[in-house]
Formats: sequence, C-alpha cells, structure tokens
Amino acid sequence: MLHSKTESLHALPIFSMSCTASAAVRGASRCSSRRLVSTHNLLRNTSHYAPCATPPATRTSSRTYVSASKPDKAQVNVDTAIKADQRAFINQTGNLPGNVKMPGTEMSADVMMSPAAGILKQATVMDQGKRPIYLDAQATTPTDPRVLDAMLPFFTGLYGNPHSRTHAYGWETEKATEQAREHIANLIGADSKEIIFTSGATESNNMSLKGVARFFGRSGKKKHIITTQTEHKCVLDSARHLQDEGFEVTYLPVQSNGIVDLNLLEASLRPDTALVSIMTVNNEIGVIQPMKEIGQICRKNKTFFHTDGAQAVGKIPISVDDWNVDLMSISSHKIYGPKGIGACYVRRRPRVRIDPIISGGGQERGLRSGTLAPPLVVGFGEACRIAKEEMDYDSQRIQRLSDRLLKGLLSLEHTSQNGDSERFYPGCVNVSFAYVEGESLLMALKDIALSSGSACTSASLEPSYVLRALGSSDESAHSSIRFGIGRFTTESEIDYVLKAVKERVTFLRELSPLWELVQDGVALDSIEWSQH
Ligand SMILES: Cc1ncc(COP(=O)(O)O)c(C=O)c1O
Ligand code: FES
Repeated sequence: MLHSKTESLHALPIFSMSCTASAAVRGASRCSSRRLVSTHNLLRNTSHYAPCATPPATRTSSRTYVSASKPDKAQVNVDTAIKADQRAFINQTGNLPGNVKMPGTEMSADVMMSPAAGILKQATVMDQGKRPIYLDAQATTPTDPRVLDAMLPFFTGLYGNPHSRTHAYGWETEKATEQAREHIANLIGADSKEIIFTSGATESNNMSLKGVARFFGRSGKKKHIITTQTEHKCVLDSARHLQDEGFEVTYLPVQSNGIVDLNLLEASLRPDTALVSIMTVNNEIGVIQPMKEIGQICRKNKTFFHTDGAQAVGKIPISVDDWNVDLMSISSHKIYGPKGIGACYVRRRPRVRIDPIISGGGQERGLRSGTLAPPLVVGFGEACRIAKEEMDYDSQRIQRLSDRLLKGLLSLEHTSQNGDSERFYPGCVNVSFAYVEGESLLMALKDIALSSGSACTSASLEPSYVLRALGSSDESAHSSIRFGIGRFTTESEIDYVLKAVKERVTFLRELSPLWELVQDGVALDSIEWSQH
C-alpha cells in the first residue's frame, strides 16, 4: 500500500511522468527516485503535438487597441504604436544606422547582427506571431505604449534629480514625479501626500508589515499580527521574519472558496494586535476579499489594516476611505507600467506610524530613502492615469473574454474553477483539469505563456499552498492552471487557447490509465493500489 494518494499516482508509470519532465526542465532531482516515464519525450515524439512548429494563426493578425480616452482616434493599432515609439526613439537617439528596417520588415544582415537590433526585435515581437500567446497577466503585463511614451523624455533630456532644490533640472523632474503621485492617489481615492514610492509591491509589503510591527512593537504592547494563509510569499515571509523578532503571527485559514471567515477574523483579534494584513485580490485564484467588512472590523478594534493591492489596484474600483484601509501595497508592472517601481499608501488621518526599512537621505517623508527614478515614477503615474480612465472599458472587455474562456474550459468534463466563482477578478481564471498533471499540460501548451500559479513553482515541487489552503487535494492542486487575461488579450487568442487546451487535455488524458479507469466507470477511491 502506498502512503498517500499522490504517491499512488506517482507510482503509475504514465501519470507520474511529468515529474521527470519538470525536474528535467529545471535540472531538479527531487522526483527522480520515483518510477517515471518522461512526458517531455513522449510529448516531443508524438505527432499529436507540435506546439511551436505552427505559430497560432491569430498571432499574425495585428492587435487593434481601442482607446476609450481618445474616441476621436478611436483605434490605435498597437503594432503601429509600438513601432512608432521605436522609430521616435531611434530618431531621437540616433542609436541605429539609418538603413535599419523596423522589426516585422526585412533587416539587412549587418543590422540584424547589431545588439541594438536584437533588443528592438525582442521588444516588438510580442505582436509578430513568433512568440507564445501571453496569458500570464498576474505575473506581469506588457508596458502600455502610451506609458513608454511618457517615460522616454525622462531617460534623455529630463534627467535631473527630483530632490535637487537649487535648479531647474531638479524642479522639472520633481514636478513630474508629483504629478505621477497624484495619478496614483486618484486611482485609490487617497491624498497624494499618502503615497510613498517604493521598488514594487514586495517592498511595500515588507515596509508595511515590518514597519508597523516594529514601530508599535517597540513599546512591548503590540506584539501580534494577523494575516492569511493565502497571501503572497512576500507577506508570509515578512511575517515569518517578524516571528523571529518575537512577534506572534496568526495565519488565518480561508474557506474552500478562498474567502476569509469574518467571524474567525474577529475572534482572532487581540488587544495587542498591531496589524491585520489581508490581500485584496489573490494572485493565484483571483478571489476578492470582503474589504469593506474587514476594514470595519479592524477600525472597530483600533487595529491597522494593510492590504496587498498588487493584483487589484487599477483593475477594480478602490476607495481606501470606504474600505478603512490604512496601508496598501501597489505594483506598477501589474498595470501596464514599468517594472521596478511601486508604491505604498500610508494613511495620514488617523496617522499610521512606521519604522522605515530603508534609511538614508530622508526622501519620501523619511519613510523610504533613496533617489526616485523619474522615468519609472512617471511611467507608473501614466499607467495609473490610463487605468482609471479606462477601467470601465477594460473591465467590460476582460469580463467578456473571461466568460468566454471559462465557459469553454468548464465545458470539458471533469474540470472545475478554483476559488469563488462569483467574487473573483475575471482576469484571473484558475481551473483544475482532473486526471491531467498541470506541469505536463503547461509543457503541452508551449505556444501559450501560462503558469500553473500553483503546482511545482520553479523553486519547489510542492503543490500550491494557496490551493492547499482552499482544501484542494495534492492531485487537484497539481492539475491546476492559471489563465491571466489582460488589456491586450484578444478574442481570437482566447479561441485559440480554448481549442489548444481541449485538444491537449484530451490527448494527455488518453495517456492516463486513471482516465481509462474513469471512462470504464471504476470508482478510483475504491481501488487499493499495490506497490510494484
Ligand atoms: C499579490 C502580489 N503581491 C506582491 C507581488 C510582488 O510585486 P512586485 O513584483 O511589484 O514586487 C505580486 C507579484 O508577483 C503579487 O501578485
Ligand atoms: S509535477 Fe511532479 S510533483 Fe508536481
């Protein structure tokens, strides 16, 4: 007898093959002691599967971006917009020789060999039909061409240090960074003085948890923090560090739909609780927590409320005042802004005090020292401005695409959505395909950029702790895939993905003896697996 169902699955030659595949891909050896058949080779050798040989037809069609903010210029072709930006860039900098032809057209051999041409090619092939369809919007989003446009001058002429008070170079970049700060504040209903720029949501989460805990823990009166088991790693890891410093942390379980139990939250609050940290939208399953109710509970108990808003800001309407949020982490690259920049909202009334985790020149109200990066700040601001202006439009589009995707995926037998099917952000669709190993499916879908968002993340072969917290079995967690729909996803891409998923799930299931048993009507639970 095997000791667990997962082990029993791994003992079956074909179903367990993916471990070899994923281990081989990563050079990992954790699964190697198990009896395995390589899916990788199986997939490579089969005529059913030729993932990248034939680029998806939809990829060759250019994407048209309909601008809600400029209805008079109703349709902006994204390819053209990007190329136009690139052309402007080349014209401004004179970086490339005059005979360069833009990507998508022929390049002369010497130009193709130049490093700059390679970079340009990489930067633009996203719409040239040569790379997988991008469906991983929770990991990151492409920079909106309009954001890039806003950033470019700050790499060249406008290079002043925004903290220089004595000359125009400083004044002009300071003005731009303050304008950006307002765009960010506007998006979440805050005052611009409450926005602290950071390097991203990871830093903001560290700053919020460690900052509040250390400031209020100093007196010895506030030694407790509450968070949930489904937070992003950077929140969980910050909490673990605080435990090492002597703080007590409650990691609240969630219900099977991924939502926190408010009664349990209330019951877990203590007079010495300094902070409650609960994310707005979950990055793996898209579930939206009841922010307003959580905020009310925290305010009533005079406990600060922090939320990781990395997957929510710019995607759903947010009002920090309505929700009684005291601190909020924001990331630029999740909303079509540049990477390496984010912000932390820190409430001024009632004032939240934090111990800075980075000390130095005292920038950002002394809460985060270091020279601001104006190109990034301006790009982030522009991304927020666009997100606010086009939120209705984007939401409707993404909702439509999400409905189409979910309906198609769930029409396959033995599939189910992970997380609450009502309270979730539609751009994050997490589906479990029973009797298919998620990593195998990802490998079979190389023409689509996806993530399991769960099983066997690159560093470990453990199933997703988020799905486990929902009560999913190891097998179910291992058979889950996250589909991330974004601003630039098209309907034809969704249709391509649906067709590809259906084909390859069917193919993989046909390889599985378990599936055969299920088809024969055998109840798998009734089987007693024996050791080979
Ligand atoms: C929920 C959540 N929090 C935090 C982060 C980290 O954000 P950043 O990349 O800006 O540090 C991410 C992104 O992976 C996220 O999804
Ligand atoms: S793929 Fe082998 S344990 Fe998940």
